[in-house]
Amino acid sequence: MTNSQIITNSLQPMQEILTNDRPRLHENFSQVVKSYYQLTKPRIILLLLITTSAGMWMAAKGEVDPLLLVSTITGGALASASANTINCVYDSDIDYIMERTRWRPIPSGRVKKRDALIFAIALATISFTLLTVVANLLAALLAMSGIVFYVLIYTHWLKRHSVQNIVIGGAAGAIPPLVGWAAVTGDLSWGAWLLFGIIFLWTPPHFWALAMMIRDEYKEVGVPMLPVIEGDEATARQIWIYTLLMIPATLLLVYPLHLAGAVYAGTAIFLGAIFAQKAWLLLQTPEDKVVARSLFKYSILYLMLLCAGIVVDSLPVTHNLTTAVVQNVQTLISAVVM
Ligand code: HEM
Ligand SMILES: CC(C)=CCC/C(C)=C/CC/C(C)=C/COP(=O)(O)OP(=O)(O)O
Repeated sequence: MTNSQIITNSLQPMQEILTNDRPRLHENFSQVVKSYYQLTKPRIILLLLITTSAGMWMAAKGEVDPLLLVSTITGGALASASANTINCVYDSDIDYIMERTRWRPIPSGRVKKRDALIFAIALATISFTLLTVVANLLAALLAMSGIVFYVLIYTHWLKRHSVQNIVIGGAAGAIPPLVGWAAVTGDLSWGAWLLFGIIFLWTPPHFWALAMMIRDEYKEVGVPMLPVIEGDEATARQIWIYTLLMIPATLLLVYPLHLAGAVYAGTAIFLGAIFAQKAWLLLQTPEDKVVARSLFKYSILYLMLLCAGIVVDSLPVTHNLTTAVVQNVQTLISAVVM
């Protein structure tokens, strides 16, 4: 190698730093932001917020203060993000082994556990402050109880030790509509608890359908999910039972609570019938992973659309429209009968 070649080679890293420094810094920063964003499991948060909004709309009978809505959703998102981040810290050992979760920021070495924990504490603190100041203390305490329940009861205590882990632990995921309801009214009534109950009953079919698809991964890391311990047939049976409990529960909002009307009732019956059909198919073919996947995916769409039904039904314009339709039908019937 000539002297000039040696000089050129030794200069190369420096030239790279000089020419690439800015784009690289930018790239690294956006990578870091992306990693912290992934820690929060954002797609799950979106559905949690949809259920929070449904709680708010129903509690406010369709007339929600926009500032309260935005603040509660932000506070709820920060609390859920905190809970999910702590879950990622706690579960990083098994996440490292499972194929589905290996790419997550902690097992893949992109974020240190200590930094993730500081991030989660900051999120929870901001959430509590925001909800206390803009909504009320009850909403803030409920959001914090969601974090504590999900982290201590589900992630720490039940997930690795009980076959009923997600049935009891699922209560954490049912708290967001309570947060929404409390933010609007300052207390919790039957309607709020029924929304809680609907999501509580929805969680086992939602999760066990997924667990049937990835049973072997849970088995590998020793997590006692129902399909691992009792097999596909028993799991499909349990899914069917929870589905049969969930569908009538959704209708209790219409009767006897009278908190929702015809638009919601129609939506709940239509969506529930498809849910039941998919759960029935799984009961007939418990080993079929395509059927399990279809039920898992549909469970997400189901909850989204059911909440949309609650929101649309609670709007004053919907109420006026259905009242007008009912009156017209009554007039028509009496005209025909006379
Ligand atoms: C204990 C209760 C629950 C358990 C154990 C559970 C478990 C899971 C798991 C393991 C996944 C796959 C996630 C992934 O691969 O990253 C998932 C996906 C999902 N879960 Fe749940 N879940 C629960 C409750 C809920 C609740 C209450 C909601 C919202 C109301 C929810 C919404 C979602 C959504 C939207 C997805 C799809 C995420 C995506 O597309 O990546 N889950 N759930
Ligand atoms: C009000 C409030 C803040 C409530 C918290 C609600 C909350 C964060 C629910 C999350 C439910 C969920 C995605 C569980 C999966 O955990 P997993 O550990 O079984 O999933 P994984 O195997 O994908 O890590």
